Amino acid sequence: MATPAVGAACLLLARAAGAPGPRRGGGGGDQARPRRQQRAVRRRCVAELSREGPAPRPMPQLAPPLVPGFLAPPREPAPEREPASTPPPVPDDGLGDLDLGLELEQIAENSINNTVVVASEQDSKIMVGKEQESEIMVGKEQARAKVTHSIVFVTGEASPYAKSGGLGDVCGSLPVALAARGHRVMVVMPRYLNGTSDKNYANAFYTEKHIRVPCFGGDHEVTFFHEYRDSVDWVFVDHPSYHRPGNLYGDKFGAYGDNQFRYTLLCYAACEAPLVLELGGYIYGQNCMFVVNDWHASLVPVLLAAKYRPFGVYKDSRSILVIHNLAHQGVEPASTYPDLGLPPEWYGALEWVFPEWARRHALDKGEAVNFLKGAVVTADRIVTVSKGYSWEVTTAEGGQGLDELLSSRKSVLNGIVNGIDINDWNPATDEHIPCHYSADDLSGKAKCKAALQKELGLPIRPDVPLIGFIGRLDYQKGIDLIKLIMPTLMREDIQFVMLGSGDPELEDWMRSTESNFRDKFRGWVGFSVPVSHRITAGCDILLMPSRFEPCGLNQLYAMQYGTVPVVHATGGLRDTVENFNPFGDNGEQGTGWAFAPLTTENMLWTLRTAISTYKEHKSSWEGLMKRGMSKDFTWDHAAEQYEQIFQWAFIDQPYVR
Ligand SMILES: Nc1ncnc2c1ncn2[C@@H]1O[C@H](COP(=O)(O)OP(=O)(O)O[C@H]2O[C@H](CO)[C@@H](O)[C@H](O)[C@H]2O)[C@@H](O)[C@H]1O
Ligand SMILES: OC[C@H]1O[C@H](O[C@H]2[C@H](O)[C@@H](O)[C@@H](O[C@H]3[C@H](O)[C@@H](O)[C@@H](O)O[C@@H]3CO)O[C@@H]2CO)[C@H](O)[C@@H](O)[C@@H]1O
Repeated sequence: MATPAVGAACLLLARAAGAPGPRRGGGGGDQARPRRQQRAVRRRCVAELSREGPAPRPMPQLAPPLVPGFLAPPREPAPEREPASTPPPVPDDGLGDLDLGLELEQIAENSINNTVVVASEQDSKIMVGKEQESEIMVGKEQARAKVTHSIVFVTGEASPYAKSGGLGDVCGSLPVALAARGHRVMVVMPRYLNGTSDKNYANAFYTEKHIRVPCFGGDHEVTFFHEYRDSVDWVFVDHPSYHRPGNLYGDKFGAYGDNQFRYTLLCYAACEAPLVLELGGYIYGQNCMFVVNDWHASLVPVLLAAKYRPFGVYKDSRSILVIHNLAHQGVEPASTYPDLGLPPEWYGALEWVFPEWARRHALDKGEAVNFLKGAVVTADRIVTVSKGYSWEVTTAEGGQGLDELLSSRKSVLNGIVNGIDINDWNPATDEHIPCHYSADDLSGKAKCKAALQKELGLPIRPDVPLIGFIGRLDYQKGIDLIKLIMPTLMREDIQFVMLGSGDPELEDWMRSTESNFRDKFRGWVGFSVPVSHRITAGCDILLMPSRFEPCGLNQLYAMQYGTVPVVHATGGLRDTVENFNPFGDNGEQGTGWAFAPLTTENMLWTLRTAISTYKEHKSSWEGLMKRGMSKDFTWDHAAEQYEQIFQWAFIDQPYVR
């Protein structure tokens, strides 16, 4: 059980989090709120903090604590195995110091164990004594980690198995990058079967391991499937609730009503997997680094603290919460807490109170449980997917109700910009595009443009700027603003193509705009990875007017393909798109346009600037393309920064023991 001090700390944090949460219902979605509402929220937070908070609601006695590896026969822990593939040696590429915003000393000062002082790399290796050290390899290009770990990613999606957006891209590629650096890496995600993309799991085999998860009033049997690919152990949790038509999280009627159950199962299974699965003959064991992504995986650090560490299990493990998008927090009514199988005294870790304006009626107390908040208060460290976003989440405007709580954890909060998988996203090798090209020879790009125009039935004109948008049709992406400027934009000599699915109203708008502007506009409603590649390659400009963007991948893909991004300067977009400056110290600079504030006038003005640069300043345009293409967005740099975070996490004692 939690120590009284920790329990009290959790309750205190939970009380501070009497701040608002996502709008009620439907698996916990929310969007940025108008400022007026946010001010009301802040006033309420202050009021909450200044009064004695209510005692936690008594909760019914729950299922007995989970016994680790509870279905598996008693066993001796197996030794860690060496990573199966050993990349060829590489030279020390002199990877420089990491600018993660916090000094090691400051981290140590803020840690629970204040006696930890990191003086040198050697010291830090001693602190993480149980970790296996690997040499810095010399030879080819693959850099290797100085210290390797057993890493367990937990996620709702990972490409190519299941993807609804950027989370799938990151969880499909960062684990591979870390494995290539020498870590032993497992990814745990659901085995979604929907009848159409089931072939994605064709190489995953039944492990014969079953466990029973004590939650939601029963013991629910889940099984594990496994595929070893790209030096990563891909582990698929199998349960009937993951087998249904529709997309990962919902269908045409909205988010699935049992998402809380589905991802509770995932989290329990992910905690058991390192203990019970002998992958390549060896379990991962108790000394793991759990990397939990978004709300779907957020119960993991709570389970570690509430159900494992009290029994001496996972004492040497740590957890990192990676926030890809604060808009989704996994919020459900407080009455669901007993379903989660957690001890009553841990209610405070998930406790969440909606602001009054978000409540449904006068008697509604707004009491809820919030999965993401649970990880914010129990994970050892927190990473957002860009540095800019790591600051934004601590503000009332960007924190989606979690800002005060995230601010209270600033000392363990860092931002790391996502990388991209250049095996998938490389114009010189891309299997989805008709012609290949590179910064040295751009002729293939013109051919890709012509092929795209042909495919879309647009006039094949090399001279007309072709503008693209790719993304989930969601309030976050600012598509309503694109909608507002479209009649004006359609007066220009341009072509515009949009690929997206989501909000049915926006889907209808795309269809009707296409029929109104047949020679200029195409709206491709649906989700198609090959089409997204062809648009990225064939367009001249990619528009991303996102209201907020934790990192954004499409602008990175665009730059890689010589497609110039025009973006709202927010979050990761501001971090990654450098504004065009024709009068830079060493000549022209920049890789695109990043405008702010986000208004329709601003967006139109910036697009017109981009269009006229394209039409009238060909050499400047080529410079913009080539500078974007020469940026290094590969995962290796980000992977190295994650390693730094792992190191810091292992230096500290577990945040919640
Ligand atoms: N209709 C469609 N057809 C085919 N492909 C489509 C598609 N709609 C979207 N995609 C693809 O989905 C991915 C979207 O990634 P983003 O990072 O741009 O946004 P997303 O909001 O989903 O991710 C969240 O998580 C990522 C990862 O951390 C953060 O970068 C981001 O800011 C955050 O909002 C891209 O690969 C894109 O091509
Ligand atoms: O990779 C794309 C994004 O995928 C995740 O977002 C999904 C979210 O986690 C799911 O809960 C669900 O969101 C629904 C939300 O719960 C509900 O209240 C309502 O607002 O509808 C939402 C859409 O169905 O789907 C999201 C994907 O659309 C991931 O958490 C994000 O980081 C990724 O950006």
